[in-house]
Amino acid sequence: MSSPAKIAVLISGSGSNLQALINAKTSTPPTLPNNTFTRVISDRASAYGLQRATAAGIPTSTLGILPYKKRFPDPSGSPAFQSAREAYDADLAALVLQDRPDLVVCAGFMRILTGKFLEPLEKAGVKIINLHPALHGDLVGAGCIERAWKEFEEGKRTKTGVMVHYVIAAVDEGEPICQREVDMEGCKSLAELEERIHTVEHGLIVEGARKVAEEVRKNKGN
Ligand SMILES: Nc1nc2c(c(=O)[nH]1)N[C@@H](CN(C=O)c1ccc(C(=O)N[C@@H](CCC(=O)O)C(=O)O)cc1)CN2
Ligand SMILES: NCC(=O)N[C@@H]1O[C@H](COP(=O)([O-])[O-])[C@@H](O)[C@H]1O
Repeated sequence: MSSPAKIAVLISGSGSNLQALINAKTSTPPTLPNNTFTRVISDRASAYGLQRATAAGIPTSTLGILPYKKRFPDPSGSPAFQSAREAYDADLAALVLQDRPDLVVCAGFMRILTGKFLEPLEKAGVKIINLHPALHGDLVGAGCIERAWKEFEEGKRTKTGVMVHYVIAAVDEGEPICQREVDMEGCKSLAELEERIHTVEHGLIVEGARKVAEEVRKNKGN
């Protein structure tokens, strides 16, 4: 029996998708078996997801961006801006790697990751996946649910979706692992669309994490 996959989770907010992962591990039967959570890391100390992790006995850390912005004055677009972001990412990579995870799941982590994070993890053989509230090749970046809603109201779309994808430098363009369409027909408010999307997310994040964790365990076993 190969050893469990070790999973680190990055969050920024409520952590309902983190909770879905935790529930999947503890459900009967578990839908995310043979895995351990090494740490939950947030860029925001106020993230309720940190409390969810603590309640589940998972170690937590907070790494805020503010000290980095202070250390590198940040006239927008200056080389210093990239330095603040890159210095942050280098420290985030070290924090993640200290636990030697096999997989990192971005579960509502609201920072664009640079090569200073991606390269050390790739070198260490750590896979990174992300939950994104849009289909591959459709909307990218932050605020996709709101943008899909605006286009629905303008009659420009009747469908959106959710995907779990590999994280690469190009934001939300990494290869999809799994994705599901969300029909917007009949939605009467942004809140109703968010509810539909979150319901799909909570299942899809488990499906995506399970697929990659199984692959990781097979490779560990080899
Ligand atoms: N290099 C990559 N980094 C990240 C990816 C990715 O695919 N490649 N996925 C994101 C998650 N994400 C969408 O799924 C996302 C999150 C945040 C942003 C963004 O513009 N963030 C701003 C800050 C916003 C804020 O502070 O509220 C920023 O970083 O300047 C875009 C996409 C995780 N990272
Ligand atoms: N571009 C990334 C992005 O928009 N992610 C979104 O953040 C939310 C996190 O919710 P949670 O903190 O309750 O899991 C989720 O809706 C997720 O799709």
